[in-house]
Amino acid sequence: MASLTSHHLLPPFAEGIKTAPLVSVSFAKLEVGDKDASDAFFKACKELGFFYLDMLGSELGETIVAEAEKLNTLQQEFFKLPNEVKDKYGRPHLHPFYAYRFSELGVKGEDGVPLRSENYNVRKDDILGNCERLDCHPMILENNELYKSYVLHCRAAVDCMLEHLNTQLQLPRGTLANLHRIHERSGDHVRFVQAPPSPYDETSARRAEHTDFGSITILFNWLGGLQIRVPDTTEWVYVRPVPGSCVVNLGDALVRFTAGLLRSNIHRVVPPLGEQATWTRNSLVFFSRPEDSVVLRRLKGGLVDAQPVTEGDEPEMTAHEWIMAKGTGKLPGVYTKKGFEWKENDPRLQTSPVQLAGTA
Ligand SMILES: O=C(O)CCC(=O)C(=O)O
Ligand SMILES: [Fe+2]
Repeated sequence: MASLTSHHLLPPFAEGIKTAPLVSVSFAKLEVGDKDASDAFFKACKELGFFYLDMLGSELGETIVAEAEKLNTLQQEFFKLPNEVKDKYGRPHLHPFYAYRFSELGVKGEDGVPLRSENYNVRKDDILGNCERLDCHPMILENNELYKSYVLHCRAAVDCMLEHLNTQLQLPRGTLANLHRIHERSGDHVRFVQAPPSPYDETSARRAEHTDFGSITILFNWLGGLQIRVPDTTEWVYVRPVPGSCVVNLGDALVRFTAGLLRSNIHRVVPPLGEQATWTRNSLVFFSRPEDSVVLRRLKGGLVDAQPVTEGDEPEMTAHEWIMAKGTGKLPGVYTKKGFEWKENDPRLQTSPVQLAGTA
């Protein structure tokens, strides 16, 4: 295992802290249609919306793990570039969402340069050549084959999970697959994430609370810091990175499609604890989304039909409109089983116009 991932090169996850009760689902078993694994997967999608996907023993899964390691090396190289170079590929002038983005922490590094929390979203349609490519740094372009293979592999894993959901939800055959055709334009993207060591700050932590707004997210992280809120409580617990597994979570689109049957759980990232606290933290995220033109509303058929009808002021929009509104902070709020909860008057959102975290 040690040779497949780089976790052993980093300090250990802090002991004695409360961790999230994530179940582990074997991807190898999902691939062969194992009934028990499928049931465990569906239960996790309904109850917590977060689980470990154990990639070991699956050729595709282990390939994804190996590619995630390579992309992690690449992101560390990318973030080492001078700020003025990275800024050329930044929001808002390049694109309001698919671009480099940062927020300054208000402290300077040893070299006197202000420390930044950073991310860089590269969209699937640029990577696969589905559209005219946005300008990007040569380092990204030179590694397009790696990106491409990662996107195709993550999408194959996502498609496998969508198929299981389709069956479990007893939806007409191909319902979810037809909303996620890879060669159609969509908001799928790969995100590089880096945060320098910084002390815990309650305002930043609360501002970072979010649900992901797409379909299925595949997340690799190497240090602690990811927290999820325990359903129906105000308690935040840490997610321990597990070598050879990724963390999978569902986004708002699946909650919307299933009228609240599936869960998109609130989460956030805070500085890692213990020996990990002095290390720069990276994570790598693959977000899958419904096709741009799909209107986000409840699906017809199967178990969804048995879900209660909720009245409310839920905005009905296409996946593309939803991404642009949420991703640029114009739609502050989170999804819960009760529907969309606006956070418009939340004073925490007024504290900074640049909201780097919390815009998944
Ligand atoms: O960095 C992580 O561990 C999680 C990141 C995340 O939740 C996001 O980018 O949506
Ligand atoms: Fe997220």
